[in-house]
Amino acid sequence: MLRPAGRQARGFFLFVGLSHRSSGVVCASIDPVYALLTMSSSSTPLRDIRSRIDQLDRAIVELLAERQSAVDDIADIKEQKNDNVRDPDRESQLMDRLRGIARDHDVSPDLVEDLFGSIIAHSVDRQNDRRDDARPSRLRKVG
Ligand SMILES: O=C(O)C(=O)C[C@]1(C(=O)O)C=C[C@@H](O)C=C1
Repeated sequence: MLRPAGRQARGFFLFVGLSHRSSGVVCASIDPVYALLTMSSSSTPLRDIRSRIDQLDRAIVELLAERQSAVDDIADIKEQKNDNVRDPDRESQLMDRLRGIARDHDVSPDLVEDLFGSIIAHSVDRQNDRRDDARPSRLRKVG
């Protein structure tokens, strides 16, 4: 008997379970609910796909770190030239380009805009914090 009692009544055919009915005949039946219940995170397809997602998420975070390092380089240049941290023209060009790339890959352009809106907001904060840290302490912003 491979299936728990009480599930034998289900007349579906997905998961093979052997059971001795009252007749003594061994019946084979398949139960989708049981199949789903037993398809826990240890089952191979789900585990493999989650492992792939974990790798992709790691790659995304590593790319963000790389982007952050490039932004730090820009921050240094802008600070030397006393340029503004924010560049609205660059931001709108970047967003248009990314929305186009999203469309080409069947990803929601709004999702990409939200994500990059957040990434750029952090980028701007980081650049301002670096400028602030570089100032003599008596000239730093408080709060
Ligand atoms: O390209 C710049 O000038 C940056 O400072 C980088 C960056 C970004 O994170 O992409 C951040 C702020 C600007 O408004 C535009 C772009």
